[in-house]
Amino acid sequence: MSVQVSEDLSGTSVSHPGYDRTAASVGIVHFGVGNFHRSHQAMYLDRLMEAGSGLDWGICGVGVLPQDAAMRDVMRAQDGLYTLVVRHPDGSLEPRVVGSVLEYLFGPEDADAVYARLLDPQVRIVSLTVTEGGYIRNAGTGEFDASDPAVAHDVAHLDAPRTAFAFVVEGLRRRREAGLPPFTVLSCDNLQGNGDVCRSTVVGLAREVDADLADWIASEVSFPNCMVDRITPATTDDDRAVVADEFGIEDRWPVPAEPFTQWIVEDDFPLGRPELERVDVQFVDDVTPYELMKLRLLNATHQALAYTGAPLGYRLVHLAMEDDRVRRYLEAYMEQEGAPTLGELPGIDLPAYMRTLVERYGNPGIRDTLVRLATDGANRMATFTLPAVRDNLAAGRQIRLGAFMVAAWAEYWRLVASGDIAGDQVPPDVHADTMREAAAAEDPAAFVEVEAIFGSLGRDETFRTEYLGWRRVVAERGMHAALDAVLG
Ligand SMILES: NC(=O)c1ccc[n+]([C@@H]2O[C@H](COP(=O)([O-])OP(=O)(O)OC[C@H]3O[C@@H](n4cnc5c(N)ncnc54)[C@H](O)[C@@H]3O)[C@@H](O)[C@H]2O)c1
Ligand SMILES: O=P(O)(O)OC[C@@H](O)[C@@H](O)[C@H](O)[C@H](O)CO
Repeated sequence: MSVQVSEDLSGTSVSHPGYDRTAASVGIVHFGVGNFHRSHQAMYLDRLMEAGSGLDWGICGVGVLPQDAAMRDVMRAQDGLYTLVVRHPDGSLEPRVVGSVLEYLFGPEDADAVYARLLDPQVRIVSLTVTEGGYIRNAGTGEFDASDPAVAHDVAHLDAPRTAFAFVVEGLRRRREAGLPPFTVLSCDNLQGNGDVCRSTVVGLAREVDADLADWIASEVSFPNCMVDRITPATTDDDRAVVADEFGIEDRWPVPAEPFTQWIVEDDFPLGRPELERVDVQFVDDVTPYELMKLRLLNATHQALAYTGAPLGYRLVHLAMEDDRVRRYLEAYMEQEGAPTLGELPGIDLPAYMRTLVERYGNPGIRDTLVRLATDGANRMATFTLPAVRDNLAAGRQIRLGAFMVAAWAEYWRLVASGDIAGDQVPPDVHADTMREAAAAEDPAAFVEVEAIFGSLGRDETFRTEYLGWRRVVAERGMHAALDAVLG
């Protein structure tokens, strides 16, 4: 027998909210309720509520993309409830029905309701997970891109915008007009200095609306940086079936995740914040070194996994990790080119951190896919890998392994262009047409000459020589032999 995730779960074996959800109220508006938000921030709030605190920090989720209609339907049908299934390396599963998402609003159909929430004095934090590519930036320079068509649209239609940032700008404007203090804006995306990037996008967009508003936001609104970490794959039909068959729960959109979870946040919340330190969130003055460590080791090697693994025919992360050459390449990249770009890391045992990453990727229960890691890869390479190559070049250090990663990425897109990587193995990428064309060009240099991604790096002679050399080795000898060669 199975029950809907929104029904009385007291007769089931599944852990579920023991707190009174009807007594909880919204304190956070979150843009981009995807799997990661549901395995991470919402999970921490749920834990806190279970621990007897934070009932006034419930979440109102907001979707702004047309495709978020799917999440709207599920969240409404399930009263915001969903099952988080932690998948352990030994194959055991740990389910928990999460109760911290109290409401879900869909921007494209009800912008007024979103603004009403943003004007609610009890809303003290607005958080976001809208992906690295969602920040309206030029990937090459990292600057706010006022020429993006979404900007012109939203400036002209603030009453019905398409981007989360226009909601934030206009929400702040309305609060200021109403004499209310501004909420704190908390980016939880994988970006170096995610709070700073978020501030630059919000202020940049506000400047297109009203310079005085932009100045007010720049001086009055807090944008803490944070480091977020939990590998959270996309949901499959198998996940739905497991939740129904093994736990008796009918859930249209459960979330799988690894056991590991980490959140380090700069403690700058003028209107207060939930007591998340009670549930192992770390609050620090400056998150930069920890964030850089995670992006340049974890996220960069996730890119490496996708581009070395897929050409070898792997689809799942843990299976690619069983390939000795792939694993050794990841380890070499972290030790020789990722770690040297990091500053002081008080309290961190870096070799142990890197070993843990290898163990986490090897978890056979998680079934993370290479295609998820390669999704939107142009924005990810520009965020996780290319900045480390630039730093290493500037410091006169080796760039062999980073240049190899770019060559593997080009090979990956060449295989997409030739149809050898096809169907559901082709990742969505806003730059897909450009990358496909550049990778298939007769001149291999065309790939690194995509200005919007590589900027001046594509013109650097040292980088070009390394990249072109590895591209030739991959083309002539194949990925396995190329990995042998780069590993020396
Ligand atoms: N999945 C992970 O392992 C993981 C771990 C750490 C951080 N993150 C961060 O979370 C982000 C989302 O990952 P996910 O796993 O939840 O993906 P997902 O595909 O499950 O959800 C993505 C969410 O972002 C929204 N979104 C995407 N582009 C947007 C845009 N331009 N404007 C507004 N909303 C937009 C989608 O509508 C959806 O709600 C990542 O890009 C990353 O920055 C993910
Ligand atoms: O989700 P992205 O775009 O930041 O990058 C893909 C993965 O590297 C990422 O999702 C990791 O799984 C995550 O950052 C682990 O915490």
